[in-house]
Amino acid sequence: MASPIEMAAMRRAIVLSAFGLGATSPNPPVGCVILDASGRVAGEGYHERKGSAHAEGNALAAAGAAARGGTAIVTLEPCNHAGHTPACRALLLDAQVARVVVAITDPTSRGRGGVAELRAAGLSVETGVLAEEALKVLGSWRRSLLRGRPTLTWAYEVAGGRVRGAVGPVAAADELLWEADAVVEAGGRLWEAVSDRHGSGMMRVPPRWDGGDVAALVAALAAGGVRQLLVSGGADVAEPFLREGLIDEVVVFVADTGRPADRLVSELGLLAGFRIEHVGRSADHVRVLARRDDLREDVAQLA
Ligand SMILES: Nc1nc(O)c(N)c(N[C@@H]2O[C@H](COP(=O)(O)O)[C@@H](O)[C@H]2O)n1
Repeated sequence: MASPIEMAAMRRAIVLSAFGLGATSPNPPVGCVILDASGRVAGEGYHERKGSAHAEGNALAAAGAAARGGTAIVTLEPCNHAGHTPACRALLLDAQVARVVVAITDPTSRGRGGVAELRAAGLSVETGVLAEEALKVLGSWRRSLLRGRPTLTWAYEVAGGRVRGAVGPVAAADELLWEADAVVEAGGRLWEAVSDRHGSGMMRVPPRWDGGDVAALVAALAAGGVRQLLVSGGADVAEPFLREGLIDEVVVFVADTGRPADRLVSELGLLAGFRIEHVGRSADHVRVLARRDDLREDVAQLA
């Protein structure tokens, strides 16, 4: 069982991993903390973007010799393949860590996977540690791989009976760009959410969508590396995606117009089939985050 020190380090790794949100796709945002043999933090790191070092590589480089006999705490199963970077499984063995604590296993791991290899090499390995919390960061990536399509978030503003795209007019909505890979908005304009954030050539996004076959569009975006797509627009933009059951979550910015609450609630009828996960307040808006009812993960499958 993971110790309180290991759990605290896992939470630290989860927070670190979020620095990679909106930048690592098609790769996952992963965080790693190395504890030395006495349980002190010796190094930490996260995956910044595809083509650069994995989280484990960065954390081990920071820890140096202090990793020997220590514990690697990592939000995703160490990889078992040499790709753009050496296999994390090999890096951990070379560094002579004694134990590896993992939040979520990798549904795409190669061969028998990093966890099985590390166990076979004699390391103590524990999985499923704070998996639900790690999923707050890795969820879009994991879901996208399992379903073969990006997670779609529809962001809109409700103001005075009008519904319009939130990216641009609502400053708080622009923050969503930092967790997204690409955006589609009114007129079919498509763009990388934050220009060049994924590195040159990593995000292949067609410049326009003609309003036609949404399934084909979503498949093209998945093939181009998009794991999280922001749909910003009124019902006209979202309607084709809603019709195909492709919208996974909505972020609604309800403008504070001083109008009666019952009017606002009727405008939120667009949320049917979604369940509210979070409601918050900013200076000019109430912000509602809602997810499709069927989007809950089976936690038992994460370990
Ligand atoms: N454990 C782990 N830590 C990271 O920091 C990672 N980025 C991954 N990614 C896994 O490896 C695949 C990407 O490999 P390349 O970087 O393209 O060689 C990715 O699909 C994950 O399975 N894992």
